[in-house]
Amino acid sequence: MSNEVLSPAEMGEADRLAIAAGPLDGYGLMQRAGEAVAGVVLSRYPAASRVHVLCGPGNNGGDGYVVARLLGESGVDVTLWVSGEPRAGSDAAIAATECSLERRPLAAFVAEQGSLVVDALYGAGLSKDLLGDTARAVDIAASLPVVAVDLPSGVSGDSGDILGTAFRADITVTFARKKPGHLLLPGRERCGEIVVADIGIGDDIIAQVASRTFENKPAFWLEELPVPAVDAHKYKRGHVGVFSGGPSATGAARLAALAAARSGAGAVTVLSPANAMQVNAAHLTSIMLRKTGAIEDVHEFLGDRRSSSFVLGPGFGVGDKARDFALAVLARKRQEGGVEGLVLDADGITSFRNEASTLFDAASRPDAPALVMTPHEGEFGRLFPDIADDKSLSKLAKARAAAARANATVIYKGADTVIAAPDGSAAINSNGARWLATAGSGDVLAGIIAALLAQGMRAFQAACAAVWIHAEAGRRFGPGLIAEDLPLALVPVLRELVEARQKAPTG
Ligand SMILES: NC(=O)C1=CN([C@@H]2O[C@H](COP(=O)(O)OP(=O)(O)OC[C@H]3O[C@@H](n4cnc5c(N)ncnc54)[C@H](O)[C@@H]3O)[C@@H](O)[C@H]2O)[C@@H](O)CC1
Ligand SMILES: Nc1ncnc2c1ncn2[C@@H]1O[C@H](COP(=O)(O)OP(=O)(O)O)[C@@H](O)[C@H]1O
Ligand SMILES: [K+]
Repeated sequence: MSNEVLSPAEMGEADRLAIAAGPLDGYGLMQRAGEAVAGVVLSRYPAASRVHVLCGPGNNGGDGYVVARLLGESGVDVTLWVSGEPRAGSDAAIAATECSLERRPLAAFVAEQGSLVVDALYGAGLSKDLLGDTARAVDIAASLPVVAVDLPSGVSGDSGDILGTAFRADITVTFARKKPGHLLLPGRERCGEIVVADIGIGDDIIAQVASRTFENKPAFWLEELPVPAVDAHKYKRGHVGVFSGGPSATGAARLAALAAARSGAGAVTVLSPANAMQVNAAHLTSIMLRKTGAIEDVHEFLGDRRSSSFVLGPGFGVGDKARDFALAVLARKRQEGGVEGLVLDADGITSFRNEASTLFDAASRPDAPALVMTPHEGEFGRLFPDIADDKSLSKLAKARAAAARANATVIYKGADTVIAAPDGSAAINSNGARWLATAGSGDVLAGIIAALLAQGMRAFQAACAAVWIHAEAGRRFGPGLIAEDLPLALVPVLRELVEARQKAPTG
């Protein structure tokens, strides 16, 4: 699999392992990195009148010296601007020696329209804010095309945060695998197109590093995507129960229910308080409806209908009732009651803000149904206030810490949704679209997750698949999207995935 994401520290480890395994040494890797960047510059900007290469003091700068030399040898008019000296004896120092171009101080950097900037100031080793000459260079480069080496200088490879200021690249050429900073916001916005270049660090080396972070792509979960068997019947395809709010807040549950049905659940039941039965009944056709006003109704439904997963939260209201219902579902055994999982969203999450440990304990029972929580930033802060406030943690690290504490799969939503499992695995989603920022879009996501859980997908894989499918549907639909459109917009995405799944050799 090539969708592993490596932290800068893991990339450093891959570097060391690759050098130890040979045949390339550190300078050999740097040479390959520089060749990759020079190749991108030559193929993408054949008409650039001049290329300004900005080199920092570390290995990122070392890559820059290789780029400058290779472009110069190809007949490109190159100007080299330097900030800091490479450490004596380092690979970067060798690269600097081999580059015979005149060096100018970055403090004097000027660039004319029609030229291109190669940013090789800082990459994985960025350790403090960009200031002074470097910050000034960012301003000058703002009106020119920029190719960044590894990362746009100023973007943290770990978190995607911007340290002081950062270059805005048109193309970022990184090496071996993406880093979290390429996928998490705001870094992702600064990278432009990302080219991942092979510099000779093989898949075997990456496997040894054993990163637990992935870019969320279908290859990661396609094998588990449910396709009904020839002899399927509706209950074999899983039964999803969606708890509805009161009479003036029923739409969210119906959106989740419809999405669950479109996502392959064989049967879906909206579980409604008595006073909302009429309004729910008026809007439901293939989806079933059952009066579920009190906890006894929940127990009765759990006992006789064998629902395989539940959604609780959308439009439900905050309070005791949400907690009691959620805990009743989590108290079932996964095997005997057949409850695979609970998707806790929106009000369901907020309801546990002062009793988080009760929820986490219930989810930690060995045979409890899987708990999948889908907080946006506000909801995340209510359930995990200390983690949310910890400025030293990236969004990735926050989602991971929350999942471990809650013993749940946590989908930390947003434009850069992170999905984290209690075992430390995490995926960063990258196919989202701004059109998804519309009321009710999260309710649809909850329904998709529940459907995949009900069909037997494991929780982390179901969560990753649902996030990708939801984002893809929104991206393809584009402008004008409202949440009501999303369930139907899932259909072409699901069709392609099912076809790919059936073609896959492992499927
Ligand atoms: N790890 C690998 O496998 C490979 C890494 N390569 C390159 O090596 C880079 C990492 O090299 P380094 O670890 O030397 O790190 P960098 O070159 O990113 O920066 C390290 C140096 O910059 C200084 N520095 C950091 N932030 C600063 C700031 N804001 N202002 C002023 N000085 C600052 C540090 O004190 C240190 O001297 C990667 O980004 C990549 O470009 C490539 O050569 C290919 C192979
Ligand atoms: N700018 C954006 N880009 C990509 N996805 C987004 C963006 N804004 C929101 N989303 C996605 O849309 C959904 C919104 O969910 P949520 O915040 O719960 O809204 P609601 O409660 O109205 O349904 C989430 O899946 C989120 O990741
Ligand atoms: K850089």
